[in-house]
Amino acid sequence: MATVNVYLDKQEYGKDKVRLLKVHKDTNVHRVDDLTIRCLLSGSSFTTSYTEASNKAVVATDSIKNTCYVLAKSSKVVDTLELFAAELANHFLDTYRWVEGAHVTIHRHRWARMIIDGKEHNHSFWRDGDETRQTDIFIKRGPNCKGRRTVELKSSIADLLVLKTTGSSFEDFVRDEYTTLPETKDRILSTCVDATWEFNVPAVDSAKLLPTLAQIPFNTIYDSVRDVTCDTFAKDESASVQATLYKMATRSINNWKWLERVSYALPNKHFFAVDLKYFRGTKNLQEHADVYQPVADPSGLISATVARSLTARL
Ligand SMILES: O=c1[nH]c(=O)c2[nH]c(=O)[nH]c2[nH]1
Repeated sequence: MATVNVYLDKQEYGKDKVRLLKVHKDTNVHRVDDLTIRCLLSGSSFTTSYTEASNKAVVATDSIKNTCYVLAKSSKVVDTLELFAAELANHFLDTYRWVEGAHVTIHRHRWARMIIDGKEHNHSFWRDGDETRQTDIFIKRGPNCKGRRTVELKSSIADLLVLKTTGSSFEDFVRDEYTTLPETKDRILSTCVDATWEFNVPAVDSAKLLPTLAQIPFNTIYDSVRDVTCDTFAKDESASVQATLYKMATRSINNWKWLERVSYALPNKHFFAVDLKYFRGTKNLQEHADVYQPVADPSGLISATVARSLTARL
């Protein structure tokens, strides 16, 4: 049989699911950052590790894991996910001159402070839900100027589960021989929010990268996107998930000049009013509904990205 010609099209490698808890003990009111980190390295020097079984250029994934802990110890910015991710990624580019790209993803898991005897406790926490904050940074060495860095940076909220009991309708959609869904002026709206916002970061020299990023108020932007998401969800007289999504994304782009694009993926988690007419003619549909069946699957899925248009660029 003739041998087919192939080439190594893409590659990146590193450590995934590095678990790390940083406790900030600068005062006796401790703070915690509970992180799961992925660090992936890429570059043409790694080609031979795949094609010729040569490990000469390979930084062991075990060393990559260790680097996460060493930098977490010295870093002053672990509590700003984006800056810690940038510090890690830039470290690999600065340390190993043959690394061309460093891709770091960090998830932060929730720990809310316990309220004990009516007061926030100094060092005890509880897990108040599945929601995570995430960031994803890909830093590349400039092609002609090796000290130059280009940055793709985005941050996210994942798994923020929300529900409202009124203020949502769905009418005037296509009706044909496949349609059974009645129009409704008042329904339950529930979704598990995945929101992602992409930053506009200029290419800079390696030494200027962290100071440049430090000018962006990442934590405030995160709080703001989360607030806008919840505020819009609660207050919008929603005509559809699509229309509410668009309002959420547009508000955040308007609020923050650093944001280039805002995306949402919103499952429409259905709650159907149970038809109780079989039980002594009990009315529970449309305006009478107050007993619902949550439906785990299937759900709708509405996703869209809203981008800053070039004419509106600052
Ligand atoms: O907000 C909605 N958008 C849809 O596209 C859709 N389709 C559907 O069955 N219910 C809904 N709800």
